[in-house]
Amino acid sequence: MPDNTESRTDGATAYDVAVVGGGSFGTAMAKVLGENGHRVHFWMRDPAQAEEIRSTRINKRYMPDVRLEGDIRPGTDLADILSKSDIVLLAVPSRAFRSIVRDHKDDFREDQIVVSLTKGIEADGFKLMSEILQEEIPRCCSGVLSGPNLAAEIVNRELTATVIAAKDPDVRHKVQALLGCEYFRVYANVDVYGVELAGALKNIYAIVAGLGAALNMGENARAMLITRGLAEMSRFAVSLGANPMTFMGLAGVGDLIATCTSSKSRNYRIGFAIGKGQQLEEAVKELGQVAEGIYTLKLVREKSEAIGIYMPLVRGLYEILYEGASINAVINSLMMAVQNSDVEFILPRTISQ
Ligand SMILES: NC(=O)C1=CN([C@@H]2O[C@H](COP(=O)(O)OP(=O)(O)OC[C@H]3O[C@@H](n4cnc5c(N)ncnc54)[C@H](OP(=O)(O)O)[C@@H]3O)[C@@H](O)[C@H]2O)C=CC1
Ligand SMILES: O=C(CO)COP(=O)(O)O
Repeated sequence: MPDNTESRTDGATAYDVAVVGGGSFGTAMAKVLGENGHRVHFWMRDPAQAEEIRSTRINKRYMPDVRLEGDIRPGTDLADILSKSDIVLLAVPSRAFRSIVRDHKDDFREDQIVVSLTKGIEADGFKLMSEILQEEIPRCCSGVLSGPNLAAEIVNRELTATVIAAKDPDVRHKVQALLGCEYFRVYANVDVYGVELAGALKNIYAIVAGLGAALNMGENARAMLITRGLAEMSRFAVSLGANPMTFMGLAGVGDLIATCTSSKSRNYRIGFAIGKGQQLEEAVKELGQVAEGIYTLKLVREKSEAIGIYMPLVRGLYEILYEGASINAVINSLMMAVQNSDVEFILPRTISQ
């Protein structure tokens, strides 16, 4: 990475950082970086939005109550932004991820650090964002950032922790130094696949939790759902090569708790709306932001059936969202299923589905 960095007044290094994606999470990360003294090249596709942020310091559509402090430079010329940046954070929905990277693959610099913040899966081939980066820009050093990171809290400087997962220790250390501050802690992991898959999978269970909340289910039910969700997502991820211990960390159980207990999660809100009788399409339209779980659900259901992994919550939610099954019928069938092992890494499940 060429060294065109400077020192901040506190002696730490100030980097040129690209934040790609002008939605909720891109804004939250741009704010942290700006407050940390970095030069932030904030890319969005809408010139009117970029101009508005430049003149008001506010991203009115996604974070209307939040003022962006520091050296934050909104723009729409991605090639120019990438050419100036030491580190690139990609915060766009999974459905747009590959096309953005591919369209600019020649603009990424040799040895640039490129980190995905996206919590989704590509439909074609069940690819994670780190795999897309590997395919499209293998010359860059990649990583993924995931964890209990509700954007609405980070922008208010509420205490938060996240995980940088990368094979390369230099990527882990640089991202820790880049983002870490008095309200944002960055832990490290090397299980890139596990951290990334955990971030995508938990969105499914956040929808289920929102649905349960809409039905006024109690705390016992919520704890059952979160814990069985964890069992189910780790069973699936481990069968694909993730480390089960990753699910004990912030990117696993941490993110699952945050999104399954908070109406600040868009996935939870979609579940809540469905539980109150709204149609999926209507709920998505009203939300006006991305809820990755509704797409991830389809892919995980298909994949789990193809590889024979038992995922009753995924199956049940799919039936409700996409096959018109009644919520009560699905809950009843889940409750009447075979009573099985609690922690299957200790006591293997009885194979009876
Ligand atoms: N919000 C959060 O709390 C967190 C989100 N994430 C993850 O970050 C990713 C982004 O989410 P988030 O910022 O919240 O989403 P939002 O819905 O808030 O914003 C989406 C952003 O992506 C842009 N976008 C959508 N499609 C395209 C496209 N085809 N080309 C270019 N830009 C596009 C939108 O632009 P436009 O406005 O012009 O449509 C908007 O700037 C998701 O995978 C999410 O799971 C991860 C952790 C926390
Ligand atoms: O991933 C998130 C928090 O960690 C954000 O969740 P939602 O996309 O459901 O808002």
